[in-house]
Amino acid sequence: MEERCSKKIIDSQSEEAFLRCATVILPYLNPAELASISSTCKTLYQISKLVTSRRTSDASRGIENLPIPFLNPIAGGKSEPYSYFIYSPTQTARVGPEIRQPWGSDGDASLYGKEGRPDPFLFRVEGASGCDCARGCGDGCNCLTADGFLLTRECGPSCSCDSMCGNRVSQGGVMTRLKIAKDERKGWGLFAAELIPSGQFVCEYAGELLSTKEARQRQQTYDKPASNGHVTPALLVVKEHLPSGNTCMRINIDATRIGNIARFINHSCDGGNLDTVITRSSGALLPRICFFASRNIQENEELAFSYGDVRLDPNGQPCFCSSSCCAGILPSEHT
Ligand SMILES: C[S@@+](CC[C@H](N)C(=O)[O-])C[C@H]1O[C@@H](n2cnc3c(N)ncnc32)[C@H](O)[C@@H]1O
Repeated sequence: MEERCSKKIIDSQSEEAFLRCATVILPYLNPAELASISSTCKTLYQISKLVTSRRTSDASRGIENLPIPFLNPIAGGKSEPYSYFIYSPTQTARVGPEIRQPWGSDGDASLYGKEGRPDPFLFRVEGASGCDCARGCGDGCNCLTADGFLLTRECGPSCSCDSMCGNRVSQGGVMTRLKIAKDERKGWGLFAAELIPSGQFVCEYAGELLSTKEARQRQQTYDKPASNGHVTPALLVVKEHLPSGNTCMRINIDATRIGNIARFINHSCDGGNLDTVITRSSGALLPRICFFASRNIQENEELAFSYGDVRLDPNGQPCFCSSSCCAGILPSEHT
């Protein structure tokens, strides 16, 4: 009798340990792995269901200030309930294919530990000068007046002001309610979940910062549907031009595998409702690409910007932006 009781205690202890391990490990799995493991037993099925429901409720896995849910109205939600990717709220260096990030666990929000959000600046210019405003940055702040482009200049790592400074609007992450919803023809898209007033910062375009050579190589892979394993590419190339028309700066950000919610913004031939702003900060080596509302955006309106004007491939992907000036084909500039 005594022997049987102690066996029961060991069984319940090992069951508890199994549950604890499964709860920690399952959030590291991709959807295919999760589906496969969930079919092995009832307990793992229940845990996978919980992981899926947490993933669906917040694409940003607690990293942004507000949850950004997925909504899939297609066929009663029978297709995938969320889109899988690694979340980075800021620009990041190239990452290896083996990178894993938990998503759908109880502790999603503590991903970045006590340090909070990662630094928005990947590379700094040592010894650069910034502002030394003692009481909040206002009209006299050097960062505002340095080149006259108010929207494109922010305080940065070489300034003495802190993250609460009013001239760092794009550095604190998403501050407005957004949601991601699926369209049968365009795939996932980013939508306003509340009114966004004209001029308001919406989000940065975050992802892997690539050299032009790497960007070209990846673009070639993405252009071959058979080899890209059904990934939806999200490689953004922004070129800055001199008044002469020559390109003076080019920035390549690939949010296909790792990025933030900006990777869900679809193209519109009429320019959409977002301004793409090259944002420089004092002491930061590289600019960041940020989106601001170009007009008042109503609740439930889809957010969109123009991917470019060049359509080199007449057999390129069809465009379904439904604007009156739609060219019928998505921009396909050779990067
Ligand atoms: C940066 S992703 C945007 C998010 C994407 N819809 C998804 O499901 O992840 C770019 C891809 O979205 C689709 N897309 C974007 N704008 C579109 C449009 N106006 N019409 C059709 N497809 C579009 C294309 O497949 C394009 O390669």
